[in-house]
Amino acid sequence: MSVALNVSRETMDRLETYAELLRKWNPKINLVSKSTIDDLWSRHIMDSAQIYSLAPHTVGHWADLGSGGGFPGLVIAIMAADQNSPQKTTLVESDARKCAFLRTVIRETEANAVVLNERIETLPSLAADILSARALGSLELLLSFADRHLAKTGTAIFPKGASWEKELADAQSKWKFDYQLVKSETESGPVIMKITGVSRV
Ligand SMILES: C[S@@+](CC[C@H](N)C(=O)[O-])C[C@H]1O[C@@H](n2cnc3c(N)ncnc32)[C@H](O)[C@@H]1O
Repeated sequence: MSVALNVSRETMDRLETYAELLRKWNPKINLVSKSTIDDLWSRHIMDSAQIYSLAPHTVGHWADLGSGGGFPGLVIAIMAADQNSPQKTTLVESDARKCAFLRTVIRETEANAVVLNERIETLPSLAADILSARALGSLELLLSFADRHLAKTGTAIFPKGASWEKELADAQSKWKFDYQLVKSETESGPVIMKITGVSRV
């Protein structure tokens, strides 16, 4: 299954540049698993693009936690430029080699993004309007990050895999939040959770 990517030629070129750099760096620093590299577009780029499509395009500050090779955060920063959005994107990643890769792609694609080579837990609050994180941890853990880094009126967008129902039940015993479930249109996870109003139980 795939989602349509309705962007300008210039944005497609930027995404191609990103994909090329990722293929070049991946054997050295394992940005995505080797088994998914041939499927880069559907497994990673389209998957990230659908996360972008769930947020308003007037966002001031989008923060992506545990960005790794840049999914979804770097695709989101490139897509925001396509919309002429003033959005600033922050990518948080603890691995210095992955940060070097992310900064290289940002330079080559002129994306409006900054990379913080920090741990999410110790970083001062980012007060983000939108917070995303893919393949980073349980919903309970992600809500503790949202509690720290999301602005009061912000929205968290978390794609979740097969165990999402159990994660949701576990998280509800520790956190209060409102959520909306969106069916994923790509292969890598059945649902995307849109979450607001996070506070401790
Ligand atoms: C499984 S990878 C997922 C990467 C990317 N989001 C994706 O979906 O392809 C998780 C990434 O989060 C980073 N990470 C894990 N815990 C972190 C923390 N506490 N602070 C900052 N980065 C962290 C790891 O270094 C790794 O690159």
